[in-house]
Amino acid sequence: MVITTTIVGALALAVAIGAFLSIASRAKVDAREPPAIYSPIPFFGHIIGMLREGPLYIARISAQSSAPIFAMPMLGGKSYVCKNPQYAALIQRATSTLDFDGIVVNMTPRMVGSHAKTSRILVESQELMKRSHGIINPPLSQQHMGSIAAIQLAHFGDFINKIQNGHEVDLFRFITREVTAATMRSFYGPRNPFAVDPSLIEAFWDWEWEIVAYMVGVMRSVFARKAQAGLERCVKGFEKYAAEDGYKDASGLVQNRKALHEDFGISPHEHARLELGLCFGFNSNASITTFWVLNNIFSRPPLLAEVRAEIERNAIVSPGTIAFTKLRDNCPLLNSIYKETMRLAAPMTSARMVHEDTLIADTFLLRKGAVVQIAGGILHQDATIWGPDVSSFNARRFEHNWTGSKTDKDGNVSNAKGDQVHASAFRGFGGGASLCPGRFIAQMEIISLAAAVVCAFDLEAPQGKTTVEWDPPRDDKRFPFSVVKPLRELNVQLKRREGLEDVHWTLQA
Ligand code: HEM
Repeated sequence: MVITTTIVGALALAVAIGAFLSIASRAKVDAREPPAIYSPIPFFGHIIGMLREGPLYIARISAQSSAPIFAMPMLGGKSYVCKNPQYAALIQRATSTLDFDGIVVNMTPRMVGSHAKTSRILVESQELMKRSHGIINPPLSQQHMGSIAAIQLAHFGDFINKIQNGHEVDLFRFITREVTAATMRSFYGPRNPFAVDPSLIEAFWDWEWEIVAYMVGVMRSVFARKAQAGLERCVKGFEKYAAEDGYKDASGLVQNRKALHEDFGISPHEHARLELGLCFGFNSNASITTFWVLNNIFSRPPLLAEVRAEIERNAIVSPGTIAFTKLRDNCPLLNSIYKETMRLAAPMTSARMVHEDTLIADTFLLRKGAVVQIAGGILHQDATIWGPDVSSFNARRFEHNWTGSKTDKDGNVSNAKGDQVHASAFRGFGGGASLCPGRFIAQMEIISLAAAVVCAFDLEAPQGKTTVEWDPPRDDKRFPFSVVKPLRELNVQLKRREGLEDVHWTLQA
């Protein structure tokens, strides 16, 4: 039951599930409600804006209000948008009346095409969701992720060692597919469906690519044809996996979740569908982020040299062996690049259903029935939070503080306490009840794979080209259900570094 909601993803979906949002209050506006930004076109104006401009629309109209929370009336109801970290923290804390699980159980069935009966079980059983968190979250924690990390890192080591010198690839496809294969191996074991039939990795990404169109659910065979075909192939793969007892070798998390679904009467076929929801959370965001981290490092040769020196100094524990814990604890520049990459590529939005009228900071009244969203796309681009270079990549922005530092007018980052950015401004992993439980695993896989590529290879222009075309344009206008994707291929030649051609690389957990 994994979902990375985004402001526009959630709202676009509202078009199709009108009832879900149109239950929102038709009551009179209370003076304490956040100020509304109206579209000149009633009911559908904001929806049309979002369909045309994607998340950029909300960022653009948000400039019309200086309030920390504003309302967007639409479809006869309204959605509140929070663009201030202090208020975001308060919204996150109001868990008794602002509900995240309700969003998850409404959207997950749409993601994976569940039967109505399954949707009902998910929506009606709060106990299932509670137990589900208890099954999923603990094994992903820093203390307990050791066995997953060991398998994942061994997979990455084999991957790095098998790459032929001079191999030419589209870096996006190459990295995302490897992270998917490694993650599936770690959680679902050696007989996981994507290992038994590797073409399912492409099927998974076909689904992932068109997931919002699939969720909207209107004429899927036309508007989400590839997604539908990809999803159905993966579901069959999971059914076969279950029939052949593949679960025997799966992680405890995966086995316990299957048992939980059985307890609640979810059929094997429907469970196979729900597996895809989990795979989405496990695979998509981390793999796309790894791609952008590599792009951001290799496109800046001086930075590449610095990162290499940092890893060689602090994380190579014996020839060819890179230790993840040393990368995590002793390589502040690499970690800063990872967070800064997420600030730019993962402007996630956390959504909550308002179950009861809720007064935030004794100031803003959120009305029952509405949706409130903490807008990562606005918060990550606010110069008053991050500094004047907010729209550029600054490799050192997170070097002193894990929550980030506000830069000065020249883009410098200091370790002064006063420059520390509010913890709720960084939305890459959501926050509060929807804080991503996989963030420790994400850090492990992203910085480790990136470090191995950085240490082992130079990324050069493919044959017949003189330069690598770094920084592909981003798919900013699409509803970003996951980390933003590049709009074109990034073709490179992987050349083993001079003098290190014969090194056997090991990634240690
Ligand atoms: C850079 C990588 C990642 C990013 C940007 C990311 C982002 C997020 C966000 C924003 C949420 C909250 C969803 C919401 O508010 O709607 C979330 C939830 C979740 N993530 Fe991640 N995630 C990443 C990696 C991972 C990994 C590697 C795993 C597991 C191995 C994972 C597992 C989950 C799960 C299980 C949830 C659902 C939590 C729930 O339903 O309560 N994530 N993630």
